[in-house]
Amino acid sequence: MTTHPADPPKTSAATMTRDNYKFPSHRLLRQQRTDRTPVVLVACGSFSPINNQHIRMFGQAVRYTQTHPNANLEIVGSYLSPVSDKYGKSGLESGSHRVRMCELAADDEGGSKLLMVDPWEAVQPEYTPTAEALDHFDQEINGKLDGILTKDGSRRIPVHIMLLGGSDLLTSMASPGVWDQKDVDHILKDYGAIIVERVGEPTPADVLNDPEYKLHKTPPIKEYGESSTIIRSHRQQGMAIKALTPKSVIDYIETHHLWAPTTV
Ligand SMILES: Nc1ncnc2c1ncn2[C@@H]1O[C@H](COP(=O)(O)OP(=O)(O)OP(=O)(O)O)[C@@H](O)[C@H]1O
Ligand SMILES: NC(=O)c1ccc[n+]([C@@H]2O[C@H](COP(=O)(O)O)[C@@H](O)[C@H]2O)c1
Repeated sequence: MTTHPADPPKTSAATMTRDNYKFPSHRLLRQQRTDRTPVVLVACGSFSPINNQHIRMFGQAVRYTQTHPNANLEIVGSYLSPVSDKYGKSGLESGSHRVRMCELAADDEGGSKLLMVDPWEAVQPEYTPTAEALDHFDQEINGKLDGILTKDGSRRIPVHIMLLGGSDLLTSMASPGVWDQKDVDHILKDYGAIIVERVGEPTPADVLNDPEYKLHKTPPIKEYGESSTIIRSHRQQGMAIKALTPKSVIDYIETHHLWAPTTV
């Protein structure tokens, strides 16, 4: 039976504001395909712009769940959650551009996949710490949508919200002063994370070793020299950005002159 809900969104998430915000759920499975623990993956980040490695993180997480049956996880939905402009990181384009590029990349993946873009963080007037962003997903999926129907259709159960990120995220969690320890505990004990080893960024072994942390670690994605920093730098030098991000995103960047060299 079809486990997806019916209607694709009529408007782009990039046009949403706080006033007309609607949680995107068009690719969220409404019924489990297995008896494993249902999981929604949330990748929080700048995505300025989204690049191929960001998209591959989701594939790596799927492979992890398939090759580690003992983890007992079924991914029933995946989200990109671009951070608010107020995050203030250097090279951060406006939220509406970043959300739209994430959407183009998610659609490029093909409609049958589970990837969506939630503009909620991006439309907030202030920066939202990641723990609160995950609480938002929990409220939308387990509160408002009432979780997911089990495979046999007999009952609804809660979906586990899990953070998806690269190992630099753990390095930053282990660095004093960057994260509130309460938030790290809330994220890693109450939700959990799938962490993709990032080349050159070994997972800190001894700092985040609390046995209550629900951490799943995957091997690194093969490096092809793709990163958001490289895309921005190529643009600023007037170089082509072919193949670093989907073609639809490249076209968008060029049409909107994003990160183009400034002429004085
Ligand atoms: N090559 C990669 N391998 C694993 N994880 C990655 C890779 N590239 C990015 N990520 C992860 O993607 C998420 C979003 O990253 P974000 O856009 O915030 O920063 P970034 O990709 O490092 O970009 P920038 O170059 O702008 O610093 C983070 O969790 C980051 O760890
Ligand atoms: N205290 C926090 O909640 C906290 C701290 C640092 C980064 N983050 C998040 O990590 C993601 C990646 O950030 P960076 O690109 O700065 O590594 C962003 O979504 C950001 O919001 C959260």
